[in-house]
Amino acid sequence: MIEATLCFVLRESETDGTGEAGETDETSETSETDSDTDVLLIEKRRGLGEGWYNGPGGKLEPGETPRECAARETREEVGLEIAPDVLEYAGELTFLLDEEVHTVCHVFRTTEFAGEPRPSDEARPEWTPVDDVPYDQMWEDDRLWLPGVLAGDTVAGEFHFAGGPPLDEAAFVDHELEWGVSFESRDGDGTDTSGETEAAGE
Ligand SMILES: Nc1ncnc2c1[nH]c(=O)n2[C@H]1C[C@H](O)[C@@H](COP(=O)(O)OP(=O)(O)OP(=O)(O)O)O1
Repeated sequence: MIEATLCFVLRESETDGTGEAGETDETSETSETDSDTDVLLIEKRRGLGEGWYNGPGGKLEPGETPRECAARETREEVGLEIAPDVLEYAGELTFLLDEEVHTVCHVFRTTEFAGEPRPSDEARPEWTPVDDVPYDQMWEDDRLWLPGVLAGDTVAGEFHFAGGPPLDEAAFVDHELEWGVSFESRDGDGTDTSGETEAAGE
């Protein structure tokens, strides 16, 4: 079983969509996750999911916590510096291949980062309006959970693939999702210390 991470970095949009600096609309409500928000996506240049968009992320290294992994992968792939403890635990996704657990993926989000994204051998970064995420160029499951995560919700999900390996050539066949899950026990290092996830709502 592989343990991996995804990290979604959010910022307030800098343009109004025309390429010009946007004017502040004092009548509109603003939040971290409305249509004035961008998410940093990467176009993956190699490995699993090559050619598709995703968040920065990857596999845990030995001795590393999920938070540390998410921060390291984001630094290595796109050059942004993030302190692991500012990452908000937003989801736990289990990907099954032919009914065996293939990958457990810890999903984080943050608005706190330093630096400007730059491309690497692994990834081409792109600030993308949250309302314009290219779900047709992403893992098929992403459209089911990513909008909620970008809107500030938490999720636990299981996604069933069949016919692999590799996972990214298998067919997506089924899923189960639970929203509003409390991951408070992961606030320390991203590792579950309670032995269970606690449902905070339906
Ligand atoms: N189904 C699905 N949806 C969304 N995201 C993913 C999946 N399956 C996945 O594996 N993923 C994510 C989880 C990871 O963030 C990446 C895969 O990581 P990978 O590129 O294999 O890990 P790295 O550590 O970057 O790879 P190397 O550098 O070791 O080659 O996709």
